[in-house]
Amino acid sequence: MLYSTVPAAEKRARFRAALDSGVLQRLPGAFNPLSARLIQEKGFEGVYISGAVIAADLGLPDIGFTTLTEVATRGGQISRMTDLPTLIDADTGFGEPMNVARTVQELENAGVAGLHIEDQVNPKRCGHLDGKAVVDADTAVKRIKAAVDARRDPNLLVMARTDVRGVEGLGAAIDRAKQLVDAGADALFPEAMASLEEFEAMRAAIDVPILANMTEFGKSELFTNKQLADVGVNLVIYPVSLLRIAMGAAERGLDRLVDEGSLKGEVAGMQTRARLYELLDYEAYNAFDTSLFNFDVPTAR
Ligand SMILES: C[C@](O)(C(=O)O)[C@H](CC(=O)O)C(=O)O
Ligand SMILES: [Mg+2]
Repeated sequence: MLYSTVPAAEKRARFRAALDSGVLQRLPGAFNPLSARLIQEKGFEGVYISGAVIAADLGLPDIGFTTLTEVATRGGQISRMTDLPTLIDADTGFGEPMNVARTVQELENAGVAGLHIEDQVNPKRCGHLDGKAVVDADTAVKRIKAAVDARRDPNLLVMARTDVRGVEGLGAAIDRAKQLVDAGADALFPEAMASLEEFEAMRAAIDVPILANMTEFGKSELFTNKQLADVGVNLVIYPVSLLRIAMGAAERGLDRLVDEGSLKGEVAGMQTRARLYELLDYEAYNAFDTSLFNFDVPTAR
C-alpha cells in the first residue's frame, strides 16, 4: 500500500549488483505510475522512464520542451510505485554541465536508481530520427564528469548515451564511448545501433554495462532478449512500447464507440475493475478504515 517501501539507496545497490550478475536486465517503459506496478508484477528487472513518453503524455514532441521539474516529478511518481530500480532519461541534462549537476541531484532526490545523459546538441530529437547533431567530445565529457561529481549516492548509476552512431558511424561512436567511460560513466547507451554485430563491436571496446534500445519504428531491428544477451548486452529498454500499446487500444476503442454507439464489444479486452483494484492494492487500505473495501467486486478477468 502507498507504495514501495524499498529505500532508493537499496534499489540503487540492487541495480548495481544486477548489472554485474551477467543476467540481461529488461526495463519496459512505464507510461504512468500504475503501469510501473504492472511491470513489477510481471517479473521484469527494472522500469524505464522515457523522455519521449513524458513529452508525448504532455502532448509535446520530444525536442527538449520538457523541464527538469516535470521530468523529476514524473520520475518520483513512477519510482515510488515500484520496488524495482528505475532508469530515467535525462536527455542532454537540461543545459550546460553546471545544469547537469543540478539535474543529477534533483533526479537523485526523486528516487531513481540511474539516469542517462546524451551527447546531442540542443534542441535534441529522438535518437532514431535522421538529422540529429552531436556536441564535441569535450562538451560530452564535461556533461558526464559533472554528473558523476554531483551525485551524493555513489551507487546512483550515471549512464552516458552517445548518439554518434547515427551521425558519424560506428567507429566514431566507439571512440566517443571510450571517452565517456574514461570520464566516469558507469554504463553506456549506444543509440541507434544497426545490427547485433555493432553491439558486439561496442561490447568488445568498453568494459561497462551496455544498453540496447528496442524502440519500435526506429533504426534497430527488434532483437530478442536471447540475441541481445548473446552479444553481451546488459540492459534492454522498451521505452515507448506500453504507451504505443495503450494508445493503439484507446484508438481502436474510440473507433468502435463511433461505429457501434457503445463500448460493449470492447469490454472483454479491458482491464477489469477487479484487476485494477488488485493493482492498486485497494483492499490493503482497510488498514486505515475497514469500511473502505466492504463491497463485492466482479471478478471476471
Ligand atoms: C529512448 C528515448 O530517448 C526515449 O525518450 O524514450 C527515445 C525513444 C524513441 O523516441 O523511440 C529515443 O531517442 O530513442
Ligand atoms: Mg529520450
